[in-house]
Amino acid sequence: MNTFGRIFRITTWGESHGKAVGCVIDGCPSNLKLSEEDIQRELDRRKPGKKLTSKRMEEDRVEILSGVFEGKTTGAPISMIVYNRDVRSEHYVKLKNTPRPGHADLTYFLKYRHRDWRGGGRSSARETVGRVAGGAVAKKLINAFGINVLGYAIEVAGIRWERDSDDYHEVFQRAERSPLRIPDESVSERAEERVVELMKEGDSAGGVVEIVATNVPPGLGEPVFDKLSARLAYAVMGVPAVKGVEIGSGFRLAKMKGSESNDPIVIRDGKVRLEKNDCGGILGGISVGETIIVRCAIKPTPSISKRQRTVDIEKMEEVEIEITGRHDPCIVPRAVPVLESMVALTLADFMILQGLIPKSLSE
Ligand SMILES: Cc1cc2nc3c(=O)[nH]c(=O)nc-3n(C[C@H](O)[C@H](O)[C@H](O)COP(=O)(O)O)c2cc1C
Ligand SMILES: C=C(O[C@@H]1CC(C(=O)O)=C[C@@H](OP(=O)(O)O)[C@H]1O)C(=O)O
Repeated sequence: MNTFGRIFRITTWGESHGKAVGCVIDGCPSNLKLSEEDIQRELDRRKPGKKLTSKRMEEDRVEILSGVFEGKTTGAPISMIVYNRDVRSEHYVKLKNTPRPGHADLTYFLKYRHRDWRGGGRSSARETVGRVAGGAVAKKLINAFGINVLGYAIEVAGIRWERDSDDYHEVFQRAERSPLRIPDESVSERAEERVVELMKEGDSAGGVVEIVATNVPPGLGEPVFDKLSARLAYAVMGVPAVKGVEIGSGFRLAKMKGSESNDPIVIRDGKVRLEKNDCGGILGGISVGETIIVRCAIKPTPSISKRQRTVDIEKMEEVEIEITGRHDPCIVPRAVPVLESMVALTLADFMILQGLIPKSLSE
């Protein structure tokens, strides 16, 4: 399955070193104002070729092929394409029969017995171009209903930033100025130094990304299997390199007493609210009207230049490899827009499913 969503559906297609990558969005209501610039803004946040990211120089220029007429969606499938320009498959020739530890080469081989080994093919995070293009449409749609999805890094290479503000928009703006997307300058500088050290050692770093969705109305999510929390976890776990998910205080809740973890219910500005938000905006699988908080653990980039042990699967012998090419020393900053997109796609799907967004928007 290369499709995600029930009503608002995204299908991504393309390989890292193929001709192009892209997506098709189906189920988007008509009359939503949408331009290539809306999509490009998000793709620019994800693209490689920046400080502390893969040196693959891709412009990632998007073209909308269908579903938009006179600047507005028509309700027909929205198809988007980004051509691959800076492809250098020569680095992968020697890896054809020697799967990279930590990457998907081995499992793709075991499952399919025929795979596009150039640049990791379909398993490459180049595929996430399509998710971010589709996520930009989802964001535009839910923004029109007041919802904002924002992401930033809270930990890189074990160096952690503790939240110092409840103004998520301000936190997000600060993070966007940091190459690692950490919202604090001095924490970011320390983490940058550590990532550079690891790069020099031929190694890589992991970290934690926090995604928040503000102004989500109460009532999104089904009480049993299709809980909002379950769907969000599914959405973000589908992103390459994500190895753990927390909703709200997540694993920290396991260490608390009930009297500490419960969020007292209060009246604020005439509305029923939670005094704090350890539940991350979801109770019983249903949004409560507080900020939704999803945290994702990102593993260190698997392709590192340090010598590693693997197997030549054709000769069936143990060998050592040294990976060359262009890789992210840390996936965290570029994962942020991808994870925001997955959360936005999930929320757009629920909003439409629950009749909170009509099939045609008013003009
Ligand atoms: C935005 C982003 C960029 C990534 N960049 C790289 C990279 O440069 N090199 C690499 O080996 N893996 C990179 N990855 C991770 C691999 O795609 C991922 O580890 C691989 O597909 C195996 O999947 P798994 O880690 O989910 O098991 C990146 C992931 C994301 C989300
Ligand atoms: C190209 C992108 O990221 C790529 C993600 C990736 C991987 O294995 O996930 C491996 C690298 O690709 P290649 O070896 O083909 O240069 C990264 O550069 C992108 O995200 O646009």
